[in-house]
Amino acid sequence: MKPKLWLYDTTLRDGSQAEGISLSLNDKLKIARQLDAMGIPFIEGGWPGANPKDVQFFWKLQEQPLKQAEVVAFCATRRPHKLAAEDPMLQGILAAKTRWVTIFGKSWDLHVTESLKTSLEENLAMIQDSIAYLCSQGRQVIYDAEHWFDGYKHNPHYAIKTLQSAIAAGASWLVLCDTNGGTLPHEITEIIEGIYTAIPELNHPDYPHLGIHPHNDSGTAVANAIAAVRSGVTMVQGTINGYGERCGNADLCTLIPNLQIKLGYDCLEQSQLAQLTQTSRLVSETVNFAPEERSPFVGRSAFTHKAGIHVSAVCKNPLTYEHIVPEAVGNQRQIVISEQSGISNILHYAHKFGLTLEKHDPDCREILSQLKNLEHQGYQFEAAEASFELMMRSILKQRPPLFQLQGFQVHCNICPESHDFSSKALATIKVTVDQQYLLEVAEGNGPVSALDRALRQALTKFYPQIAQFRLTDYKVRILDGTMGTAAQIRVLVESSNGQERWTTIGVSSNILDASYQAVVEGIEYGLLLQSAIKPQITPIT
Ligand SMILES: CC(=O)SCCNC(=O)CCNC(=O)[C@H](O)C(C)(C)COP(=O)(O)OP(=O)(O)OC[C@H]1O[C@@H](n2cnc3c(N)ncnc32)[C@H](O)[C@@H]1OP(=O)(O)O
Ligand SMILES: CC(=O)C(=O)O
Repeated sequence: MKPKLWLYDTTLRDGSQAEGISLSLNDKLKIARQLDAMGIPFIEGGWPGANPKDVQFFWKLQEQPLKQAEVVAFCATRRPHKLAAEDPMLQGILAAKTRWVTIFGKSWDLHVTESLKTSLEENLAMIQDSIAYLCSQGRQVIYDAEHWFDGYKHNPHYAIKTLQSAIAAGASWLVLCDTNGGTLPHEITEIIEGIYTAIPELNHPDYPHLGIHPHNDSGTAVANAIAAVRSGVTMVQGTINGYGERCGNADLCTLIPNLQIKLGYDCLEQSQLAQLTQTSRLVSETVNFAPEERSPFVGRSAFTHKAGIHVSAVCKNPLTYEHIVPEAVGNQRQIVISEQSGISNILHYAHKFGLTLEKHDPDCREILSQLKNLEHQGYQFEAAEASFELMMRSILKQRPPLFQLQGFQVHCNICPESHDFSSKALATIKVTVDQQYLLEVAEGNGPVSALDRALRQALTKFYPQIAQFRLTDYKVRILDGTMGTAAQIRVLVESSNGQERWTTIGVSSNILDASYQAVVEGIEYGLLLQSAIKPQITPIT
């Protein structure tokens, strides 16, 4: 194992700077406790003094401290030509009563003259005074060198002087920020080598250590962090799911497994690393962003196998198409079915559905061929496993008919002249169940709802369990928009019995026909789940 790397999470501070994120105090506390449980050693909680929520966050953690993590308060250096001891922001981070504080200062001369509107000498004094003051108050200081790489590229001599000011004042860490996210990995390596050449004392263990805070504007934040670590940096800053200002920060969910599993650095215990997927999902749920399915390591698709060649090999040995064991990061392997499938996908699903099927059984080829033909017509079974199971059972002669449809009609009465759009749709359905003929009529808010009700009305008499089923989602997609109203339509219906959910599919050029297929299969699958059909109806021979 290589040396210890210090992980520094800034989801609660830089992550909150992401467009669309607005965390409540409770959200912040929930995320902090999860990061703590996962073993992250440094958690940047916010900027106390910048807003009341962040002040309260640190109060709350004084009342109920984290178990192992150092919670860090964040702030800027003092204002130009003011005393550090009188700076309200520095008083704000002292009031947060954390052992560690992070302050950011300017490394790029452009920022000193354009943004701070002060002299290069005064900026050095701002860095030095602020750090020295915080150290005098018993704090350990992490110095974030804002715009470090851009500053070094434009004026290396001055950028180095800013670090020397932080060292002289007693900073424990010097964190090199790629604030605008424009730096590439090879530049990171060259510039860090330049720092060690200019300040050779940094090789000494008693001197401050280096860290990295990369932004992702070039899509290279994780690569830049890895390059920095390989150049000797021992603290990496990032956020869960890469949330942060503009294009975000280094995504710790990608960075940590790469550093630990691929490069052998000591970041977290194995059991903590296995909480990564759960943490990623908790944070995305808390910030109310849809989880990114294709995220490396933690995304739902990260270990999902679709192509037949892949599935065939993975079933023999997962190493063939997986770069790590999914469970190492708390994720899991999935296999999906589609027109890209081969026999291996079918066998996997037969096993999953508890159906007996052998590789050389002709039914296997028949199922595969029907799957591919139906997908060609517009079905997408990946999203509707329940319909796929029913299709498999049909071919395997394990799908007794629920009823025979004799026909249905749906009427909608829309009267724009009277501005009355509220009248209900009416459906009439004729079915035969167990040789009994039934005619049912029902109203609904729309045609699909009326049809669903009429069908349930008829079937509930024979299958009372149907009363518990609910249609929980209904999605329509036009498959070939250029065909106008003649286009094929795909309908996905999600149903639930209160405990489980399942999705069924219908495809037709007629939206009612497509909806009917999906609704009927939804009911049928619900009954199958409760094994309610089997005792009543004898299998087809
Ligand atoms: C690279 C980063 O992401 S650093 C973190 C950035 N995060 C945030 O800005 C979020 C929280 N920020 C805030 O709530 C507010 O901006 C505050 C409370 C910090 C400041 O608000 P205001 O006093 O109204 O100032 P405003 O936001 O307009 O401008 C920022 C000021 O900070 C100054 N400043 C910027 N960096 C530094 C620094 N390292 N040291 C000292 N002052 C700084 C700017 O020069 C500017 O000063 P000016 O008003 O004299 O021109
Ligand atoms: C400090 C910080 O967030 C940055 O420089 O990007």
